[in-house]
This record gives sequence, C-alpha cells and structure tokens, in this order.
Amino acid sequence: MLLLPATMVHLLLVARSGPARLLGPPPYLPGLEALWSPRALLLWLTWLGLQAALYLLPARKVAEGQELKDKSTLRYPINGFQALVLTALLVTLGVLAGLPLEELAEMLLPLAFVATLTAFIFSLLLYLKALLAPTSALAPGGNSGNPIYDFILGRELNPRIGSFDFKYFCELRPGLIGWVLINLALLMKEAELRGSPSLAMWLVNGFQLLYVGDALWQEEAILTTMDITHDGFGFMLAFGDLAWVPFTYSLQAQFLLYHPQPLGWPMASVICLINAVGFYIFRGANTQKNTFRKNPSDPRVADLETIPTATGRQLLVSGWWGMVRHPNYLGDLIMALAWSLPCGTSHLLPYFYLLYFTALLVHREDRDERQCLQKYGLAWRDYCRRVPYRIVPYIY
Ligand SMILES: NC(=O)C1=CN([C@@H]2O[C@H](COP(=O)(O)OP(=O)(O)OC[C@H]3O[C@@H](n4cnc5c(N)ncnc54)[C@H](OP(=O)(O)O)[C@@H]3O)[C@@H](O)[C@H]2O)C=CC1
Ligand SMILES: CC(C)CCC[C@@H](C)[C@H]1CC=C2C3=C(CC[C@@]21C)[C@@]1(C)CC[C@H](O)C[C@@H]1CC3
Repeated sequence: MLLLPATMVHLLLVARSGPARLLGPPPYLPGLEALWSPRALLLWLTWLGLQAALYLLPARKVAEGQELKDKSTLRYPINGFQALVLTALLVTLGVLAGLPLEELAEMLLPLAFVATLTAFIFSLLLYLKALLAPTSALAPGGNSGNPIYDFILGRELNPRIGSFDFKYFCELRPGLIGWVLINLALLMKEAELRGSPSLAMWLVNGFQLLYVGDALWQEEAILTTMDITHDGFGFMLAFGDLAWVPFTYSLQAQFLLYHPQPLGWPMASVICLINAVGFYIFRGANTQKNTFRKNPSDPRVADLETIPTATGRQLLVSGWWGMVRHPNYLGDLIMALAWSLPCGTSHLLPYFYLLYFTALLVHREDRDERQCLQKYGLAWRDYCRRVPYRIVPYIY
C-alpha cells in the first residue's frame, strides 16, 4: 500500500532528473507543497466527473456479464470507445479555444498525489460498503478476515450504486483515457520546448493510443477477465486503475520530454514492425478466445482442435492457444518492448514498464493456471501436456 505509491512518485521524479537512474535514489524528496495542489484536485475531480458523465450516456450496446454465484447476471454499457472519442473532441475544442493542455506535464506529481489520495478514500468507502453486502456479492479472495489484506484485495466483487459499476468504470475509463491524455500533453510540451515533437515521442504516443483505443473498442472482452469475474474491488485495483496506469504507464513519454533521443527512420520502421507483430499476436489471440467463448461453432473458430472438459466448456488446443498457454501475454510483452525501444538504450528507466509488466504477467499467469486447474482438473493437465510452454515458445 505504501511501496506502490512511493514507487510511482520515485518514477515521476527520476524521469525528469538529469541522470534518470531507475535504481538510484530520487533526486530529492518532495515536500507537501510539491505534492498538494488544490488546482490539481479540482482538475482530477473534474476529470472523474466527466468520465462518469460519459459512462452514463446512452450506449450502443448493453452487454451481460458472466453468471454470478446467485445465478444472476449484471448488465454493462458498452460505450468506452464513445467516451474516448467524445473526450478527444472536447479536448480538441478546448485546445483550439486556448486550453493549455501542455501544462499537465508540470502537474503530474500533484495529480498523481490526488489520484492516490482518492484511491485510498475510495477503497475505504468500498470496504465499508462491502460490510453491508450479502455474502453472494463477495469476491472469492479478499474476505480472509484480515482487514488490511481484504482492504487491498477488495471484498465486494461488483460494487455498484444502481447500475453504475465502479470496478468496470475504473478499469477502462479514467486511467486508460487519462494515460493517453497525459501522453498528448507531453507531446505538446515537447513541441513547445523544441519546435516539434520528436519521432520517438510520436511513436510512443501512437503505439499507446492504439493499445488504449483497442481496449475500449473491445470493451466487452473485459467482462471475461479475472479482474471482473474473480477479483474484488479494493485498493490494489482502485490505485492501479486510477493512479498507477496513467502516471507510470506514461513513463516513456515523460522520459522523452526530458531526455530527447535521436531516432532515424530505419530504426523507427523496425520498432513499428515489432509493435505490429506484438499487436497481431495480442489481438489475434484475444479475439480467437473471445469468439470461441461466445460461440464455439462460429465459422472463424469452428475448425480449431479442442479438448472437452467436465464443465461442458472446451479448451482450444490449436490456433494461437495451441502455440503457448498465454499467447495474448506474449503479444502484450512484445508491444511493451516496442514502447521502450524509441527511448534508446542509454537508460534502464524507460524499460521499467517492460520489467514490471513481465513480473505482473508471470504472476497473473500462475494465478490463472491455478484457477483453471481447479476448474477443469484433468482436462487442464491434458492441455498443459499438449501445450507445454506458458508464454514464450521453447523458453517459458
Ligand atoms: N497492460 C496491462 O497492464 C495488462 C494487460 N492485460 C492484458 O489483458 C488481456 C486479458 O488478460 P487476462 O484476463 O489476464 O487473461 P486471459 O484473457 O488470458 O484469460 C484467461 C482465461 O482464458 C480462458 N482460457 C485459458 N486457456 C484457454 C484455452 N486454451 N481455450 C479457451 N479458453 C482458455 C480461461 O477462462 P475460461 O475457461 O473460464 O474462459 C482463463 O481463465 C491480455 O491480453 C493481457 O495481456 C492484463 C493485465 C494487465
Ligand atoms: C498496482 C498494481 C501493481 C497492479 C495493478 C494492476 C492493474 C493496473 C491492471 C490489472 C489488470 C489490468 C488490465 C488492463 C489495464 C491494467 C490493469 C487494470 C487492461 C484494461 C489494459 C488493456 C487491455 O486491452 C485489457 C487489460 C485488462 C486488464
């Protein structure tokens, strides 16, 4: 609870320092006056309010989530991409009317501080709300009886007020859209400082916008992820969604603003190719599984080889899911490499995301394997025998 916000602040400070040493001490310890700003608080609350209002707008589709313990299902608005487009429209109008978006680059520290503060307060309210929730609404983890552990993991599975689902809202909107907005502000700041944004900055902005746009376009797919179906909503996800994602996932753009890197077109083309390969695997694998889970007889997946399980569901054992047991993680990691490469190889700092993300996905994969073994028993063992590698073919 303390280490993650401290790491985030460390990264923000180090990214703008001359030596930019990931493993060195921070250049200085910020006092409260550097962290606390009523303007940042107002801006942050306006941002949350705007995203909440966009969430409540009529959606092109309302999707049903997975069946819950009490056999009911929840309904979710599919309007995340619409929120991204409307936000882009509002920001464009604002910038044309003189909104100094590039000033965000100077406000990251106080913004990250208020985001962390709101995550703490929000998690506390969620913890208290869960005390009133029926047992069927509680998450499988996060109800150990140890208040600190439960506060971090989250007690309630799908905390809602009316139809407003807090976890679903936080997972995709304020943090992910905030991340690309911060990237854009850093790009504009670079243009102000150096006359035009660098090629490296364009690449980082472009790659990460593609990733966020894709996540929002495929919003419905989030309904089958562990975060929505299994994990409670507590400090880890609230902080992760609201603070960690926008302020640490934008680290490469932050680094580039203060440490411009020369990048020629030949190298840029190679990096684009790496990102394209990563995206192709990531999207191909995720779409194949989602299509198959929605309708196994869909012509796009009907020819794939499968293993039957005692639950009635089948496991794909050819196509992307016959290559490794988590091809989507492999694609995601290749993209993470492509996001860091425009920052050159002189510093370790821009590779922080790749390192953290490898650890997160290895841990996540291990957690998922245990859940699948519990769910599918012998069929899962058979799958592991037929597809022995977890994420990287012939390596891991
Ligand atoms: N940028 C970031 O910070 C993060 C990004 N991600 C990305 O989000 C995406 C979703 O990830 P995540 O929710 O972790 O996991 P997955 O989308 O990989 O979902 C895992 C589930 O898929 C199903 N499954 C596993 N193997 C098979 C198979 N062979 N055939 C059919 N179904 C199978 C199982 O569920 P069931 O059988 O019940 O359907 C399993 O529990 C990934 O692309 C990941 O890279 C994730 C975390 C963080
Ligand atoms: C603060 C902790 C160290 C870890 C917090 C983890 C969260 C930041 C991530 C948990 C699962 C996530 C997913 C995504 C973003 C990061 C978090 C919230 C995606 C929305 C990213 C885009 C992908 O297309 C889907 C992902 C689903 C899981």
